[in-house]
Amino acid sequence: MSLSRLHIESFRNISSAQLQPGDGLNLIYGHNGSGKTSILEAIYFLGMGRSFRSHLSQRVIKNDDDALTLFANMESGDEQSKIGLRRFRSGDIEVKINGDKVKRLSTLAETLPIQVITPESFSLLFEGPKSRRQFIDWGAFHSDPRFYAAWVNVRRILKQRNQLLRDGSPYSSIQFWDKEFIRYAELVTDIRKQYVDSLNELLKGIIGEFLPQVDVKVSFTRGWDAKTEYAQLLETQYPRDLATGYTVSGPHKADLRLRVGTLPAQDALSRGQLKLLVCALRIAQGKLLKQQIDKKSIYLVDDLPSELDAKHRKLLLQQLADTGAQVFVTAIEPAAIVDSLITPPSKMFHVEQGRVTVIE
Ligand SMILES: Nc1ncnc2c1ncn2[C@@H]1O[C@H](COP(=O)(O)OP(=O)(O)OP(=O)(O)O)[C@@H](O)[C@H]1O
Repeated sequence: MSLSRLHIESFRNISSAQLQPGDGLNLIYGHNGSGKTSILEAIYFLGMGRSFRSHLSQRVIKNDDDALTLFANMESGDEQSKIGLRRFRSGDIEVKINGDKVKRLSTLAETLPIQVITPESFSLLFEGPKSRRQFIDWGAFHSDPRFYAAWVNVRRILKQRNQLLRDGSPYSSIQFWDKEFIRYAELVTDIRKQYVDSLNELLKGIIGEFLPQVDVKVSFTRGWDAKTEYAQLLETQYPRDLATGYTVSGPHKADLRLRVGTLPAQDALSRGQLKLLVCALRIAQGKLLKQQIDKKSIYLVDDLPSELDAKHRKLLLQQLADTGAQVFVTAIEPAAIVDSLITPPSKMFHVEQGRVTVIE
């Protein structure tokens, strides 16, 4: 999937911008605060229906405007499609794909798979397991059509189960929900595990390029002791669940463990190495998607040069080029990217006070 035309209106400091991106690497450069990240954020918003910078979507609507509008023409092989999104300050959102209204925002993600790498992407390694679960689930969602419904059901039943625990319900009434819960929990877990196994195959090669001296191990933890059947665990754990008022173990506690030797990766690696590790995870994910369902992701890399020396900038740009995907990178100085490329960027855009101009 690649964007052949992008229209952005009333998004952050951008009143209106039209871009015709190239198929390969698109370099977006400009001074601090010019609007570079906002362009990446707009593409992400189009693919996810939300921002990667703010939980409050109304914050991205340009000051005093009522709504933001995003529109793109997309190409995948010989297929062409159109995607349009309008988000109102009131909270309403309208999405159209090829002129048809779309109700579920997950349809956007299916249509436009996006990988984003920002200077804050470290949080994947530092924060709690939620962001790492989201990382696994992004891949599981795209790679197995059964995943989304199973995951929605796990969340739905878990909510009901926790309410029953808070109400002090006896195990017999909780057990009523557990049969269904266990079935979906095991399916979600199997898909996640299979996904991480496949990802690991690709990851080894990329990490080997980025961090040849470092022995990084990536493994999946399911959220409960792997030696115990989940049904049995729920039963034996009932008194504890009742005391805490929620289900202590389960797929909602799954995690991706990243270790260097005996240490967690975040304690063993430098900031630049951590950035490369996150990039390796994202690149592997995009490559796996291509292998599994023949879909190319779009890569958004904000402030690519930060934390990286010239050698690693070159390696990262080479790995991104190897994906064959459309890539958008931002930098303050274009030379920081251009000097690390073997071939010139497909397109270059200069941004100044929210205005975007293509550099011919
Ligand atoms: N809702 C909004 N309406 C208008 N302007 C906004 C809004 N939200 C943010 N801005 C402004 O948009 C500008 C562009 O921000 P952006 O983060 O895209 O810049 P950038 O070019 O990526 O900068 P840097 O290189 O410093 O990361 C900022 O000056 C910010 O103050």
